Amino acid sequence: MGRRYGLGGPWVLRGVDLDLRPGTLVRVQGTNGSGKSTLLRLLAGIDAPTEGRVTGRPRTAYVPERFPAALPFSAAGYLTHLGRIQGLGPREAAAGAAEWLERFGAAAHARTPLGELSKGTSQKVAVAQALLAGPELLVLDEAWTGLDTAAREQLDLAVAERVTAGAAVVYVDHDPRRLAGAADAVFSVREGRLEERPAGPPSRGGGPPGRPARIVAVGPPGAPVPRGLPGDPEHSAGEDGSTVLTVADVYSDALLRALLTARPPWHIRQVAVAAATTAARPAESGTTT
Ligand SMILES: Nc1ncnc2c1ncn2[C@@H]1O[C@H](COP(=O)(O)OP(=O)(O)OP(=O)(O)O)[C@@H](O)[C@H]1O
Repeated sequence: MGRRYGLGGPWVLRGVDLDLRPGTLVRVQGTNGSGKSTLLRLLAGIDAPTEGRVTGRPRTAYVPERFPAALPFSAAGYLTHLGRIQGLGPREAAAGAAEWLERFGAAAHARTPLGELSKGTSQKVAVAQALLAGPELLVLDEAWTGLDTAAREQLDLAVAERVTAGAAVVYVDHDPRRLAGAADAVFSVREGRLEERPAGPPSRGGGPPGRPARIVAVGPPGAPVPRGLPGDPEHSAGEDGSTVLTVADVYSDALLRALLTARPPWHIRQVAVAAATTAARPAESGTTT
């Protein structure tokens, strides 16, 4: 497919052929103005290609780069409304709205009108609306921007949960470390074309190694730590039957994903990145809330 804006305008994308498979995490990268957002809008179905077509109709959710906050709703009211539009029942939609606001640390703003939310809280609402109905295709355009550390970690976790549940997740982020090592495929948009890059942990380029990540997880009763985990984490017994896993940060996303997708799955109790320790709500594998 291809896309250009206006009659006779330059092609922003041309000859793009991308197959998004269920249960995969796909990163899209490229320089400023290369066409990343254009591609994501086409995938999300909110823009149409100028030539070619997008096939398949998964239930899709999209977090745009800029969230239109000037709507006459409270945060919870807006999310409940969107949940209803996405096919949830009234109670399910209201419960989902409350749960995602809680997960992103925005429960205190449930009744705040959208127009009065801070930028960071608006972004939490933007992300929550996309996760609410358990989409089969989740498209995230710089969705982490503006979130605080705890909310960013929640979004990492939510992405892992969606992929585990069989969704395709496509994301763009300016930070090359975002979900590094967890992506199944990486594509660069360059001169209108899409080029596949090798996925996997990014090269550290001889720079300082990242601080280790510490993940507190609870396995099924009596289950040993699964073998062959990404990054070969060190592990020790934690409190209340938990296991504390320590791994180089480039592997933390892949490790989270491996734990969530283990059979039977492990539950993540806490993720600590660098020096900051943030409590994460226990996450269940395959949760589609
Ligand atoms: N609605 C539009 N009308 C006209 N031109 C557009 C429109 N949207 C994007 N473009 C142009 O298409 C090109 C690609 O833009 P796009 O926003 O997709 O790039 P990007 O890689 O996401 O950029 P950034 O990293 O700066 O967000 C740019 O030249 C941009 O000016």
